[in-house]
Amino acid sequence: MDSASSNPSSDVKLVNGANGAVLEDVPHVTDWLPDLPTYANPLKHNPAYVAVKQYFVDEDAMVAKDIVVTLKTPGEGIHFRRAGPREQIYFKADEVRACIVTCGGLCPGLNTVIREIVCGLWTQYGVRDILGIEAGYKGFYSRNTRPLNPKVVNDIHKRGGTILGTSRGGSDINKIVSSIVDRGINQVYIIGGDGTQKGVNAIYEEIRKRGVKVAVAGIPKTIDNDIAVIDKSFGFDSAVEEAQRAIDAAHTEAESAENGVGLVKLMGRYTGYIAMYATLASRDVDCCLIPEVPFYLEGKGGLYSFVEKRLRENGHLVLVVAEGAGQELMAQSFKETGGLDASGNKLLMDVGQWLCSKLKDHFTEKKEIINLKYIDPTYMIRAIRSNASDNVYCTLLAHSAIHGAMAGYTGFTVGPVNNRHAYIPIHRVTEKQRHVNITDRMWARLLSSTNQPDFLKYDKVMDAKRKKEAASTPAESPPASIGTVGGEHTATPENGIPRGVGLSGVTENLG
Ligand SMILES: Nc1ncnc2c1ncn2[C@@H]1O[C@H](COP(=O)(O)OP(=O)(O)OP(=O)(O)O)[C@@H](O)[C@H]1O
Ligand SMILES: O=P(O)(O)OC[C@H]1O[C@](O)(CO)[C@@H](O)[C@@H]1O
Ligand SMILES: [Mg+2]
Repeated sequence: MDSASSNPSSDVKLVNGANGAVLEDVPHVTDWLPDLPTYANPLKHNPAYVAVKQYFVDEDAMVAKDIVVTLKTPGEGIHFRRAGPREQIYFKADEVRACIVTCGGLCPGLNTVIREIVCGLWTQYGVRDILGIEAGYKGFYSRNTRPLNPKVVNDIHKRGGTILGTSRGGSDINKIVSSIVDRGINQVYIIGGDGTQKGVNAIYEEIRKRGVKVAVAGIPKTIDNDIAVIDKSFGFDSAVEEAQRAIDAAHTEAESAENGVGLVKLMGRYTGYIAMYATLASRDVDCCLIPEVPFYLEGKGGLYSFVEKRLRENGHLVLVVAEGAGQELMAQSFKETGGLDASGNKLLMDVGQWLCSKLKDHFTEKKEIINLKYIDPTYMIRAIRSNASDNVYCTLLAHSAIHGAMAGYTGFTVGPVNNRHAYIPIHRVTEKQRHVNITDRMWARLLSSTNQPDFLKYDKVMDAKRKKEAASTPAESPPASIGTVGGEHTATPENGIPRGVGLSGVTENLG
């Protein structure tokens, strides 16, 4: 690294290295407390780690954000600080009072992350004062803390959910930081999704403003896999595996009935990752509907004609729908939208139930019989315990987080970037949600495996439908949410995703 510069407009810490490499660094407690003493990392004498070659991470080791390069531009671009233990640390074991909190929805692996933070702090750094904050952010100021030690957390990784409880809403940053300071907590481990990570940033900023020595680490969690930059969120694999059971059941039911239709609704508020991966893994799915690809029912290329064709050809079919799909279409039918949850997330209308009744009505009108079985395993896929690979992943996340906090890094989120764990500036994971990129190879693989319609004529079809409706009803301005005139997007659709986001959204790392 030859020069350091900070970007005052965005507070992003940028360090310029050789060959156009840029380190996008995370904050450190010495940014506002420059004279803090350092200590030798006790791992140096830990019998389990002493034999590990190059166990300590070099101070200037970085992880490239993009690893596909050209001969002309190797090494250029954004990098993040590599996660892992540092030779020098900024906390002595007996000085640390750590706390752990889980926020947002459930996800397989939450208990594993809690367990491994506790056991990692205890066995690797000798920390003995670890507190659990109950019921999410609001627990900082509405509940007593719970002491945690390896005995208490010993077998919690075998259970779904979170032993600490979780919640949405109630993140009063001033009250949270006052509670942290009043309780003498100096390491805060926060596990949660995009909303939670925004809270991590706000807590870090308030702590910095108050000038206290507290490290705040975010561990990204979401069943939807919608967190940008990181390769994949923990629990996602477990959820996809569980979803297979629902798809298998839908397939068995559909196959065994005359004109059998199995419909499975899976989680995915703004993104269809679970639906896409479950479909690709299963190979029994005929059509997968996701929020990134608005679909339509009637006419050529629509869902009805596809279902009719598949029933004619195969006698049965399986549909998978992500819960955030079709929200715009439903809003047009119902002329209303859902409300908001306590965190301000949009409450979705039930696309599964709606599709069921639409399909039944359509075939009744055609005087044809279908045998439709609807399976909604929504909460079942996220309430399970994590599988083996997620357990290992959760352990690495927890360890990366504690190494970072012990080394004095703060206001960061941790996660694998191109298969190497890194300390990622929080704005990177909160400014953009990750979406299925529908011009990427993965979606093409799905289309080629299901041979489903691509629904690319959505705008044209909906425009024609609106014109037809307008001609048959007295003049009335269309609802703002509909949002397209002559193919141009004029407002945000009801699913909250700018239409076509999959075309230019966060790109896949998945080849
Ligand atoms: N901008 C923000 N600033 C501070 N806190 C926030 C912000 N957005 C959300 N939060 C808080 O973060 C917590 C979790 O948020 P949310 O319910 O959106 O879940 P999440 O972390 O996004 O996880 P998931 O969506 O995967 O369930 C809530 O307590 C919420 O109040
Ligand atoms: O019903 P809850 O717990 O608020 O959460 C539902 C939402 O949470 C998620 O599982 C994300 O955590 C979404 O897939 C889903 O829409
Ligand atoms: Mg969220």
